[in-house]
Amino acid sequence: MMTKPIHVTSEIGKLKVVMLKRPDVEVENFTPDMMPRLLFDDIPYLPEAQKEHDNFADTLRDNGVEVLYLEKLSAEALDAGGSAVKDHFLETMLVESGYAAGVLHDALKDYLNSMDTFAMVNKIMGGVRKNELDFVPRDLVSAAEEEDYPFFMDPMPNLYFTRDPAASIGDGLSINHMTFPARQRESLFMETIIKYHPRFANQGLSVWRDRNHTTRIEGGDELVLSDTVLAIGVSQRTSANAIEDIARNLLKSDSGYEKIIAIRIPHNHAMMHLDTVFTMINRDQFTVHPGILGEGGHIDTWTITLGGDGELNLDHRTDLKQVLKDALHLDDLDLIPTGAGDPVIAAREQWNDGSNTLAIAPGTVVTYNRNYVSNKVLREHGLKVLEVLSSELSRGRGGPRCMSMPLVREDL
Ligand SMILES: NC(=O)NCCC[C@H](N)C(=O)O
Repeated sequence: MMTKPIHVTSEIGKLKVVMLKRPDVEVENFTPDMMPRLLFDDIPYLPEAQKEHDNFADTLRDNGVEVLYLEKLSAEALDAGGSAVKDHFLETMLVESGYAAGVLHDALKDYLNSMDTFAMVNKIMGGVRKNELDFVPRDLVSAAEEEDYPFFMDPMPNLYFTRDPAASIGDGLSINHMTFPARQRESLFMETIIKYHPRFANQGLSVWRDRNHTTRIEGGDELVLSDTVLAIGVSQRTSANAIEDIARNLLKSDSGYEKIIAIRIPHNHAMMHLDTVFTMINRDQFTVHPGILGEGGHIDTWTITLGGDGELNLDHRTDLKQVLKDALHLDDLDLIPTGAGDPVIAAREQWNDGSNTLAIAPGTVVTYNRNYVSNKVLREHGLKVLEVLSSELSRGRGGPRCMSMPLVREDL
């Protein structure tokens, strides 16, 4: 049987195809006061960020991975879809940017429509400044409240974290309703790609959960542990309610998934997703930030399965190591502490994504070079560690796993 264009049955199977977004003007097209709302802690130096990102992409290519780019796939999907699809996309993007109708809606639409598709996609991603349009809004809100605000449409600086707006699971994906307004428009690109890009459309891919929800889930919380088991973080970004919803869809369908381990992590900016504190890197090895484990290595987990009556069953346990060993049928498990478990080093390196490793094959991982203590520990535990440049990319608070959306991995 031909492999589907999305096929991911583990976190660690040899990575064949991945989707990235090369950082562009969106990562510098904002002012310091906009940073908290845009979920950034600093303003990256773009030429360096691009150099680092190209280094990341080259590292993947050098290891046999096909690299696709979100921005290119989006434009190709819109062109393949034709004018009605492009119009619908633009309308939805404008509505979700706050312009359902009116003169400003029309002016923005004309402006964006005057560009070729690739330029239009890049402009939407990069943000539209007020001074780009020959238009002075006359409504009271613009005049009295937003006079000094420089944008009609905000940039989307978090797009290079392609992991989050959607997640590959088996022969399908979840297209996510994200938590904060700064990121909610992002998943519209993936929805468009899946529906209209010739590589993905009509290929029998399943959408386990679409973006038309009010409950929230993000890909950084969705970990594919095997072809039958997922782990999903109950986090700042993913609600228990959304996990129950996707669990019902997966467990009741032909997805192959039988078990979902919900893991509750602290709800804060540094640990926004499960993959900022916990990743799978080999058949029996995981990274874990010691800060999430309580006394004796305990943490709340709920294993969700489908009962005979068609309802979800919950099994609450706190011994993470034993829960994982049971779910993955392992005799032993190596939980490798970020920063060698030192409280200062672990907290510092976790902040710069020391736990956020991307496995490209069992036991081979891509990490940020700045986390030199965690990298040394990984090597001491027998892993092959490919380090990538990280001064500027890390300012967005995400690492190699956050910056990549695997589309195809070899089965284990
Ligand atoms: N999977 C991840 O942990 N992604 C990192 C996302 C960082 C981004 N600045 C955010 O706050 O959403």
